[in-house]
Amino acid sequence: MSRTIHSDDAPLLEIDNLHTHFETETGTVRAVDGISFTVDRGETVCLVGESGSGKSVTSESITRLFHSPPGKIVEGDVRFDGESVTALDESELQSIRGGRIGYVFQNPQGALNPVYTAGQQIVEAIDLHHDVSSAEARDRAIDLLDRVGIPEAATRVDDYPHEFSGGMKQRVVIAMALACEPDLLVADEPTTALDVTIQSQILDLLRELQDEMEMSILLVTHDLGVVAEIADRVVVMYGGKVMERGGVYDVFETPKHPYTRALLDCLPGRGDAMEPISGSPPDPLDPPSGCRFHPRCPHATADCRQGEQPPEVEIERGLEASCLFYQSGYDADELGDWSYEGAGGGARR
Ligand SMILES: Nc1ncnc2c1ncn2[C@@H]1O[C@H](COP(=O)(O)OP(=O)(O)OP(=O)(O)O)[C@@H](O)[C@H]1O
Ligand code: NI
Repeated sequence: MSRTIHSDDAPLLEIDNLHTHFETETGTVRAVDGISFTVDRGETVCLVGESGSGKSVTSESITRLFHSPPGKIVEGDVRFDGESVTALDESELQSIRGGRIGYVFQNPQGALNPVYTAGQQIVEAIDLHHDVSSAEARDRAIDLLDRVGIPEAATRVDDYPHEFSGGMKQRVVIAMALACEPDLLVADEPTTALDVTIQSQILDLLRELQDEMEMSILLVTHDLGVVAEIADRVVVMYGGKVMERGGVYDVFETPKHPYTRALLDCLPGRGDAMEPISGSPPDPLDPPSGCRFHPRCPHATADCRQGEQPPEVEIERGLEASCLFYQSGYDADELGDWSYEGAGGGARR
């Protein structure tokens, strides 16, 4: 199978100052409001943050999966393999979707057509992008079902979606997404609807297939346990902005932003809170000035309430945070000691 590999080391995916807004009757929803991050080849990046922080809209913005109107990328750029995709038209985007970029969503039901067998749907995904005979496509579909861990794949290939359990259905969806050998797999809460055992089986599976296929993964989740299990790097979102990003070890052991710390304190065995962060996320129609987290931040000062979200500062190599306390003229020591070393973050590497 041919695969274009860029000779340079540019990231596979570059999100650059992306703003995705929705025009609604009540006003402009600033779902994603100026975020930047990259995904390298073969790497797994997790987007985390509470509900409504803009994770799904970010992942949908890559190939503009949202309806437009009301959704629109009003500023910024998305580059895939060195090329801007923000300027592409719908038909060009369609050939990328389910081609070089595969998607898996929370609910496998929505991704499968009840009147076609698993095999027919995988074959269709293969046919869309590869010129193979129908016998070859069917063989490949069986092989994929086998690789995603469906027992007796050669018979199951002819089963309809309703004949699979929830966990098996999600495996079929993953097989469909992998059918085109994507360079990037975008998975939005792929295991949230499944029970814990199936969840970890599917995460293991993604990791194995990633190594095998040299694929990059952008995983959206609000589950920090999942992040610890699978991420190389983490992007922490809040109110349409990036609060912090860095390697999973660094973020879990020495979080820099008060929001990241508050999120981590909700994890069992960390901090004393173990309960949701008090207060509510910002209103995307009318976000607060200054740092978007300031109304809930125990360290917020008058300066944090003013102006714009502070620019991201690189605090350690590859670890950036958008918090005023790290800007020159401020003292990050006032935030206290945040080290979780030895706390058993459970991060993979
Ligand atoms: N089609 C739409 N029209 C209007 N607002 C929208 C639309 N889609 C998303 N939004 C808004 O954009 C914001 C970000 O939503 P998004 O779904 O990206 O959050 P999320 O971080 O994925 O949350 P969750 O963890 O609940 O999935 C929310 O305030 C949401 O209500
Ligand atoms: Ni979401």
